[in-house]
Amino acid sequence: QSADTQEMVRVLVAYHSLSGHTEKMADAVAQGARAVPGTQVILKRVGAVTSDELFSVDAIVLGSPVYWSNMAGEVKQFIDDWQFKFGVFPEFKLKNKVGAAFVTGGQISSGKELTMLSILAAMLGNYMVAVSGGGAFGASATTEGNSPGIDEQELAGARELGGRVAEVSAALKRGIARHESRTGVSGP
Ligand SMILES: Cc1cc2nc3c(=O)[nH]c(=O)nc-3n(C[C@H](O)[C@H](O)[C@H](O)COP(=O)(O)O)c2cc1C
Repeated sequence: QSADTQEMVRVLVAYHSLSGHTEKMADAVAQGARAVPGTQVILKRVGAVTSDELFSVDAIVLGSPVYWSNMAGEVKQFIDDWQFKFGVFPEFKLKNKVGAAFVTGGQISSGKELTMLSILAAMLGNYMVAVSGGGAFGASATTEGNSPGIDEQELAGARELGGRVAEVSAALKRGIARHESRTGVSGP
C-alpha cells in the first residue's frame, strides 16, 4: 500500500432496498462522504459485502427500510453475519470503526428512530464508535402517504451524515495512529 492509500479514509455504505428509496438515500450518503477529500467509498447491498471490505474500512454506514418498526431482515442478517460469516467475536474485530445508520419508512412516526437505534445498538455492541448526522440518530426519509418519495431536504440529511462520518473517521484514524506510535499499544 502506498502512503497515499494508507492515509485514505474508507467508508462502507451498505443497505437493503426493495423499491429503491433506501438506495437513493445510500447514494446520497456516499456522495456526502466522497465530498470529504481523502475519502474512498464502497457502496453495496448488504448481502454483497465481502470480508475484506468489512474489515478494511474505517466506517460502516448501514441503511434499512423500516419493516414493522425495525430493520429489514436482510440488514439484521448482515449484522448477524458479522459473526456467522466474518467471525468478529471474541476479538471485537470491528472495534473503533465508526458506525452510523440511515433509514426510510412509509409513515412519519412509525419506527424510523427505533430502527436507527437498533442498528446503532448492534454497532455499540461491537465496540464501534457511533455517530449521528442528518438527524439526532442518523438520516431518515418518509416515503409514503402525503410525503411520497425522497425530497431534497432528506437527501441533504443523507449527504450530511456521509460527510460527518468521513470527517469523524479521519479524525479518529489520525488520533489512533498517534496513540499507537506514542504508546506502542494498539487502539484505545
Ligand atoms: C413488510 C413491510 C413492513 C413495513 N413496516 C413499516 C413500518 O413499520 N413503518 C413504516 O414507517 N414503514 C413501513 N414500511 C414501509 C417501508 O419502510 C417504506 O416503503 C420504505 O421506504 C421502503 O424502502 P425501499 O424503497 O428502500 O424498499 C413497511 C414495508 C414493508 C414491505
